[in-house]
Amino acid sequence: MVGGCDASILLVTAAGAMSEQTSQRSFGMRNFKYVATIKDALERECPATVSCADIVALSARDGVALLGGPYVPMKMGRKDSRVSRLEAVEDSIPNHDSDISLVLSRFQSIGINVEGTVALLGSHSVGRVHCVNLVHRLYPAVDPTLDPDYAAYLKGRCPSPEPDPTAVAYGRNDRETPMTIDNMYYKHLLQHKGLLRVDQQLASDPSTAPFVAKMAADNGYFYERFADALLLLSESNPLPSDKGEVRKDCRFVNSG
Ligand code: HEM
Ligand SMILES: [Ca+2]
Repeated sequence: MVGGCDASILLVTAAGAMSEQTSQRSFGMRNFKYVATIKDALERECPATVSCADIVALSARDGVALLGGPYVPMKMGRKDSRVSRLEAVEDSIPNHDSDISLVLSRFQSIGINVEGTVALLGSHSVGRVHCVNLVHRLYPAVDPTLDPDYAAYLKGRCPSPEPDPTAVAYGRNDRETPMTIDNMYYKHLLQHKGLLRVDQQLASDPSTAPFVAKMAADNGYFYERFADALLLLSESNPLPSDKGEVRKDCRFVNSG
């Protein structure tokens, strides 16, 4: 989403340039180590050919399929960026408590419409949220749009209003089907069990609520819209060859 599908998120801070990874909005991103495993295997087999951006896109494709979601055929041939900038994250990526209008306009700017944006957020049907991104909905008072029983569960997971950011305290995005990409997310939104403020607003905003209702009622329809939008995201603003490269190590730009 930052700049395009160019693996800028994989670069680490180098030569004093703070990378996207250091943004508060990147908090909780994990398992970058698997990218290195994949890249090492590719470099052994077929050196300097498959970009880190393609690894990210194809990992998303296969991750979604392994989690029971649709198989989204994706093109290859993306190039990797030569920069990663902390400041660019806040210009492109909404925060967990952003207004839905901001979320929609950010996705609109990369060609993803309201329906597609509602579908993409269905990926919050898997994975976890760390307490630092949650506690403002629980303390000092519970957000009135949150189901009280669900709030009690979340307070059990996140008992402190000021969680230690280095401790791995988190709640599951979806307690019922945590390892399946499915329309449970939308059913939960209708029950006021949306985890983040951005999630819950989808069910109340008049421009998104009808899509939430349709996706909650029809998993096949959700998969179709999700597949279309993920494909658009994967093809967002690819770098022309003279602006990008195929990194040898996904954490660093090539030298020379
Ligand atoms: C409005 C835009 C979005 C916002 C504000 C947002 C925010 C967040 C936040 C705050 C977390 C929790 C991070 C943590 O505490 O560890 C999260 C997790 C997650 N998000 Fe999003 N997200 C957005 C859109 C998306 C999209 C478009 C996708 C994929 C297509 C996505 C996929 C995920 C996944 C899979 C997780 C779980 C990660 C894990 O288990 O480590 N999100 N998101
Ligand atoms: Ca699920």
